[in-house]
Amino acid sequence: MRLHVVDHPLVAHKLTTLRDQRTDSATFRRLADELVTLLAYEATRDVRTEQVDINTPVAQTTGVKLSHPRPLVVPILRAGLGMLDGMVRLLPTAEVGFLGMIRNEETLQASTYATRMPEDLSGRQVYVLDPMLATGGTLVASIQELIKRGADDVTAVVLLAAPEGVELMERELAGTPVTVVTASVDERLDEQGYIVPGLGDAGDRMYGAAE
Ligand SMILES: O=P(O)(O)OC[C@H]1O[C@H](OP(=O)(O)OP(=O)(O)O)[C@H](O)[C@@H]1O
Ligand SMILES: O=c1cc[nH]c(=O)[nH]1
Ligand SMILES: [Mg+2]
Repeated sequence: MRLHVVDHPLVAHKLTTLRDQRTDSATFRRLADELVTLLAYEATRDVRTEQVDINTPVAQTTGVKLSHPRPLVVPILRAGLGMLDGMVRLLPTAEVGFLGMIRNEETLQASTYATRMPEDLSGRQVYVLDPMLATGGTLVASIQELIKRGADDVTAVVLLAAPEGVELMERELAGTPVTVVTASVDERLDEQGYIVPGLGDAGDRMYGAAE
C-alpha cells in the first residue's frame, strides 16, 4: 500500500478551519468539497490516459485523454457523499457507484447497508471517498469488496487518517494495488475510536446527528 500525505499550505489552511469546532455545517461542507479537489489533483496523478491526435488552430499535435474503461468513483455513505462533487469536478466523465457503511459505536465494527456499483470491475481504476480513516475497518471492508469485483487499482481519498487505520490497511491489504491520499495522519485514536485531534464525527458535522 502506498501512503501519500499532501503537504500544501492551502490544504493545511482549509483543514485547520474544518477541524475548528466553531465551523458550521454549511462551511464544513464547502471546505470538505474544496479540500477534496486539492487532494484529487494528487490522487489522480496516475489516472490512465491514452494518446490522441488533435488539430489546434495552428498545427497538428498529440495529447492525451482519459482511457477506457472510465474510472469509477465510490463515495462511502454518509460522510463520503460530501466529497463526491469535489472529485467529479476533476473527473467529470467518471462513473459513480455507492457503498453505504456504518461503524457500530460500541464495537467499532463496520457493516455494509447499501451497495450500488458494477458487479464486474475488471481492469477498472477506482477512487474511494471517505473523510475519515480511523480504525480502518470501513475502508478495508470497502476495498476488499472492490478488489473482489476485479478492481485492479484502488485509490482512497481521505481527509484525515489515524496511524492505527493506516497500519490496519497495510496489514490487511498487503500486496494489493492500493494508494491512500490524505491531508494528514493525526496522532492517534481515543477510547471511542475518534481521531485525535481529528475533526469529530464527519457525518454529523456535514449533515447533523443521524439519530
Ligand atoms: O475507520 P473506521 O473506524 O471504520 O471509521 C471511519 C468511518 O466512520 C465514519 O462513518 P460512520 O460510521 O460514522 O457513518 P456516517 O458517515 O454515516 O456518519 C466515517 O465516515 C468512516 O466511514
Ligand atoms: O474521528 C472520527 C472517527 C470515525 N468517524 C468519524 O466521523 N470521525
Ligand atoms: Mg458518522
